[in-house]
Amino acid sequence: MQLQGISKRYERDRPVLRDVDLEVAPEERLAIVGGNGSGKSTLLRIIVGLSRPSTGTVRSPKGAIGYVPERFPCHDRMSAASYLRHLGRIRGLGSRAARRRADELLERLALVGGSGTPLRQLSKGNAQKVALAQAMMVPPRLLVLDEPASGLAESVHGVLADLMREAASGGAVLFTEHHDAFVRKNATRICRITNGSLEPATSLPETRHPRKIFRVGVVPKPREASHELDWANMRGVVRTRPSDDGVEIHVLDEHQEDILLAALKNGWSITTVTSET
Ligand SMILES: Nc1ncnc2c1ncn2[C@@H]1O[C@H](COP(=O)(O)OP(=O)(O)OP(=O)(O)O)[C@@H](O)[C@H]1O
Repeated sequence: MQLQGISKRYERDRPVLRDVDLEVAPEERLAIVGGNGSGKSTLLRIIVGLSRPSTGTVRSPKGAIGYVPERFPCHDRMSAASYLRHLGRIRGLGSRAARRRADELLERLALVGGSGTPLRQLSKGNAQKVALAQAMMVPPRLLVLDEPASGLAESVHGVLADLMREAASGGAVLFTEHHDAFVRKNATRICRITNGSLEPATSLPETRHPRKIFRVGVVPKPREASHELDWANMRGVVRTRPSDDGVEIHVLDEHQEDILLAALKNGWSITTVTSET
């Protein structure tokens, strides 16, 4: 897929895109990032042919283009499964192959309510799953996804990532996403739109993951506890508090095991281990 000199201006507004050149190579998973209203969806719509650029040319790959829009219009009474089967037939699958593929995709994506649910009754996340499934009914040469992770529960992000990898193994994937961690994990290249221009992005701001802390309760075994331990100064210990007959130790996840081992080696019993975060 190749873009050359793409600009887009809506009516008399200032241009949303200015002179954008882009080439997406086979097997790439390219993320387009940028602030709200920076022109990401506009660029994607131009690539899939839903919007006409004001200037410039688009060279699309031969073969199917799968497109997952930011909002999937889902007003039909038809069930998710019938819709996908129908679409599979339109895209050239036989009826048995279309049924098999639709069932497989809906099962992997865990459509809540089942594949017989009418499209118009689907929640935003479930509609997003059907949108993904329709784009993957036949292997796309180019899969274009507009914020695919944003409406989906985190538990489905792994399936989404698998589908993107599958599409990239026989074509290329281009996606936008505000979810930085998802981009970092799933993009092989990142470009950013700033003031209408598309530039390579060398990095995304690191998201700070809150560190997981565990509370470990320990009590000395009568006659066995060899000596008092200086729990507060052990690695990873955030704080300690005396408990009824022992100590409650707040420790970072990665040092939890050291604390448990120290307790067991020195004749202390572990009474509780609970997650604090
Ligand atoms: N059909 C349209 N007619 C007029 N202006 C439009 C149209 N579609 C988009 N725009 C404008 O173009 C600009 C870019 O919109 P676009 O949806 O491409 O941004 P985006 O980067 O995808 O934003 P977001 O991250 O918020 O989804 C915005 O100022 C938007 O208001």
